Amino acid sequence: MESNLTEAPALLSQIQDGDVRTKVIFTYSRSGSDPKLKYQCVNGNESAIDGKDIIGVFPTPRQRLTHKVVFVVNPEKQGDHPDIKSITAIGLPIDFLQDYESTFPVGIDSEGPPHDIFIHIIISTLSGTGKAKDFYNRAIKPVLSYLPLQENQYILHYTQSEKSVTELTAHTILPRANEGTRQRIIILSGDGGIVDIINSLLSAPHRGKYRPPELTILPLGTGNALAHSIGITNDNTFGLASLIRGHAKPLPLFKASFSPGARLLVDEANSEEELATDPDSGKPTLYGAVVCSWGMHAGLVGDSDTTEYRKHGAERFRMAAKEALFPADGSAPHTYKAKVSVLKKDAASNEESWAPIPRNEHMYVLATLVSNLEKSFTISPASKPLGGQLRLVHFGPMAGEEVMRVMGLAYQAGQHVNDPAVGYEDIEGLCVEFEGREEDARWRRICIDGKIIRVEKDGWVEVRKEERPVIDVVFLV
Ligand SMILES: Nc1ncnc2c1ncn2[C@@H]1O[C@H](COP(=O)(O)OP(=O)(O)OP(=O)(O)O)[C@@H](O)[C@H]1O
Repeated sequence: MESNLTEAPALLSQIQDGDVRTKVIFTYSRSGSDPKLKYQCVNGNESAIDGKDIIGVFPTPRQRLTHKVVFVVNPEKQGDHPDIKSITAIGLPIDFLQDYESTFPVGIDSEGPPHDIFIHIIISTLSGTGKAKDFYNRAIKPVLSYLPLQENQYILHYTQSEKSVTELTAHTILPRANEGTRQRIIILSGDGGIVDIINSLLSAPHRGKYRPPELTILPLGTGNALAHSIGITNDNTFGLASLIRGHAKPLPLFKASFSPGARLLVDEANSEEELATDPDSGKPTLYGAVVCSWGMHAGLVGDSDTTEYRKHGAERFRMAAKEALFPADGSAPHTYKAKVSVLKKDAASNEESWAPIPRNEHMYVLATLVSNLEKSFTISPASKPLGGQLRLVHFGPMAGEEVMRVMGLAYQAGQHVNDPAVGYEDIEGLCVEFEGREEDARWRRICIDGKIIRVEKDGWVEVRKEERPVIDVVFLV
């Protein structure tokens, strides 16, 4: 349906692009997958702005019916950040305003105070290939300038160590959340920065007034699994549309409990650290929002977490996979040995029970809450954004070529789950018990959202969904 509903008479509708003002007639169609704002000049010339390029529409203070439309130009030519432009428009269609107007939580009058909200911007300087700081200066700062938000109304944090995000969250964000204060965190990082925030928010008990902070993700990491899975990268705005127009919804989490000797590997696996202990169970615990894996996936994430590999961006995962699947000595890939059990819920009775996977040797065991581990790597095609269902993808030992074929199908919209060699099921929990079956610690590595935990010879990991509300994530509904 086409509409040119404006509060202003159509003849008063105008576009101002730079110094040039033109009378136009706007039309906007919501239907179809490709909405566009079209505007036609009196001489009949028509232009359009593609919905996928629009970052947001901002009211202009004290000028009735006047808005700034901020959008990305030349999306096909983008490098590390978008080329951003704005035009001033008078008399935009109401449907268009409803779809694209900023929802960013600050006052709409530049002279008024912002809503009672703390805004933190976290720039994770070493995430991905180290582009977060540049992205902030070239993309985020210019876009925030369209909001009635002074620079002193948000706090900018640059990470200085791998502990920066955890410490900021524990010392500043968690105490305010416990006081019931509304907070918005804008993080420029990959999944690692997010998992640090989540674990830090769960590092101390929550008070009754606890208010989950709202998290906006700008995907500046390598895999960016969560951002891709909730649709933040579905348009041409690099996540800026979600920043300006997103809504906050609870982020589903899982809890991984470990045997007492489990250790977090840090500093390219040259050092190890104890995990936080869950106050109720006394067990070492790590929370995640993306993935818990053991076997090939955990191995390649762990092997490729070095400065040298990181220079290659997401390609590092494929490089490490090739080395694992085709060892230099010509041997077959490792077959992973442990008892793997899944927790299932009976649909009729709602009762839960554990059942072992009938296989002693494994290649790939991966439980996930999300659909994509990279933009085009769809590990769990049935997973919906923030759907909350934990799903298991698993298969047994195979030749390197066969693993490449199956994993290649994941790049074709997740078709691997239809392959007879692959198990794919809804689960409530996962348990991996080593029972002394793996001598070499290398094969006892578990991956939680990119972090690597090494479990002892007779150790184990158990994953269950975490039901407490901890953090909301901002995305385009
Ligand atoms: N200034 C810094 N000094 C040391 N470590 C840092 C610094 N800034 C960030 N880090 C660490 O770098 C890591 C970056 O992880 P992050 O997940 O954000 O990016 P990634 O691993 O490239 O992406 P993904 O997890 O999405 O694949 C985190 O462990 C973080 O603590």
